[in-house]
Amino acid sequence: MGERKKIIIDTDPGIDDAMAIFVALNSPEVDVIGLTTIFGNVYTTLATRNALHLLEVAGRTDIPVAEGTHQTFLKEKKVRIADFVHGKDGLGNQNFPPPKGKPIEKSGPEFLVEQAKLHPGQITVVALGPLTNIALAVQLDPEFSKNVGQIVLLGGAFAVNGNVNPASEANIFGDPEAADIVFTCGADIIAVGINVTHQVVMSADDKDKLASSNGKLAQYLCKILDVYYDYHLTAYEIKGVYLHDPATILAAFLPSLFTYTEGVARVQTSGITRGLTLLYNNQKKFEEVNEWSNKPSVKVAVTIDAPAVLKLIMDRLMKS
Ligand SMILES: O=c1[nH]cnc2c1ncn2[C@@H]1O[C@H](CO)[C@@H](O)[C@H]1O
Repeated sequence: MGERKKIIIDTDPGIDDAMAIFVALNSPEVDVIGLTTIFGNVYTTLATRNALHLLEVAGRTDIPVAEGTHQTFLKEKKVRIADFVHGKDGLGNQNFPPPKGKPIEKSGPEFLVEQAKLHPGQITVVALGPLTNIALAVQLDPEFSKNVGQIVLLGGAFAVNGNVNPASEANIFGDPEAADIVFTCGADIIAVGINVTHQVVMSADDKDKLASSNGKLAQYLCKILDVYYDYHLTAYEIKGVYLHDPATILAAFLPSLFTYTEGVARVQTSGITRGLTLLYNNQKKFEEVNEWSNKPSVKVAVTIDAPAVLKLIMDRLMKS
């Protein structure tokens, strides 16, 4: 096999973030070279604490954690937290003891810029929360979008309803200005939206299967998953959970599990549709110049091999 792909996970753990981090750590295709933290499922301070904790659970305290920003890109916009999805502590209300480790000195955006410069074209950033740290990296270093190999992001609801409101998906809604900067920055981008992640459902039977495995990570996840199941039962009336973040991690190193379309994606930043993602599908040449004209394209996932994705996630989580 060739060299492992270097990935940095920008994360707001979060129950499905925990699953995604564990999938990555158990995947021979990738080398996780760092985690950067962001608000979203929890505040950034707690995201950092949870990131350090999850690495301790996995026995991977060699991986650095860089704390990201505590504020949205436009500092006056309020930070929105989805603790009703993941529990007050972000990890299923288990009140784990504080981690022993500390984040590194560098901030999340500084770490992203540094690593992309150090390994030009070789770093994949997998963004699992609002895109503020990535937008700050773009702002910090005009070369960042060229230096970074690829950005694979969980975000958007392409041609479907959102999950915060009918217009908007949570990660984009968390910082629409940042998302629009990232979508139009010119980097090689794969956007994985809830239009595909909603097809990857881990059923109650799958959870039982996870529980029956001896893997320490599987055992840990079974402790924290109940809150996530309860939320899905209330919000969607399903006895299963959507595997947004774990599915997105796979797109970073097994991209052929998805199919993609390409076009310019913009984000609505005002009005009742704030946070809406709108992809121009290149099917018409418009008479007038518009907000999509002459902007760089991104790839947007349109289909997913959901059974294969679910099986891979389960297999890797059950490995010890
Ligand atoms: O209803 C919701 N509100 C806020 N966040 C949510 C909701 N449902 C899921 N997620 C979280 O946001 C990302 C996918 O959009 C996932 O990380 C998921 O855990």
